[in-house]
Amino acid sequence: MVNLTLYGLDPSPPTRAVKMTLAALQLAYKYVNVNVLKAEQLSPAYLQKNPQHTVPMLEDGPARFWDSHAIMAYLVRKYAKDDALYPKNFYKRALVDQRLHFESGVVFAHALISITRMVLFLGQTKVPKERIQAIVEAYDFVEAFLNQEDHEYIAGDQLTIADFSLISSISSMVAYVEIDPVKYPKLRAWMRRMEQLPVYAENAEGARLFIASVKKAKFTVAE
Ligand SMILES: N[C@@H](CCC(=O)N[C@@H](CS)C(=O)NCC(=O)O)C(=O)O
Repeated sequence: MVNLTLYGLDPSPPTRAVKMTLAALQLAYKYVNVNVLKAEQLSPAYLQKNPQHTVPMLEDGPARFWDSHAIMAYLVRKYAKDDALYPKNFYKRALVDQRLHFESGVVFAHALISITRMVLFLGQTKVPKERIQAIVEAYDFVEAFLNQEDHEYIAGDQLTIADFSLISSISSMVAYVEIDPVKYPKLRAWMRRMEQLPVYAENAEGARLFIASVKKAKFTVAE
């Protein structure tokens, strides 16, 4: 019997990436809200489970681990009927892995969470221009990836967990920098394609909440 518990928060992009994966695999799970904006991830009980105090975190029976990328790959390997979302083919998987590491290190860590920490967590009213440039650079990279071989999805011609990962952060980053359809036609088309998927419902509301919080915060970009 499947016994999954996901710890997360809907505005959190990596939580949404995992929720899209769970929906795609049609897996039932218990959802435990951990409000990182109220520092609930720093409670002794949560720290004991996850000393890195991040969401999302997954429990599968006695197994427990965190990081959205590790969670998505695990869920597909363990529960999917086929390998479509995380291909076994060495080259296809290498492309998916590259995109996942790119999301983790470049898009989320360098661009999205850096500015979000300033704006939402620390309440800073001035944000250095470099933080905006990091977002623009992330958009540039994704446009280039999609353009390289005219792929429909982020790691080739089939939908994978790399799409769930990147759409969760990019649909949140639009809170800071809107996507110019003339400069980023492939990126825009890919986002529209993702929005058409039934599993996108797992991303839509959380992204809306995230964008609303950023819009409410008053900050300016320092030149
Ligand atoms: N690379 C991680 C990032 C996880 C992460 O930083 N999550 C944020 C919320 S979006 C968090 O838990 N922040 C609270 C903290 O670090 O204390 C993943 O993909 O799961």
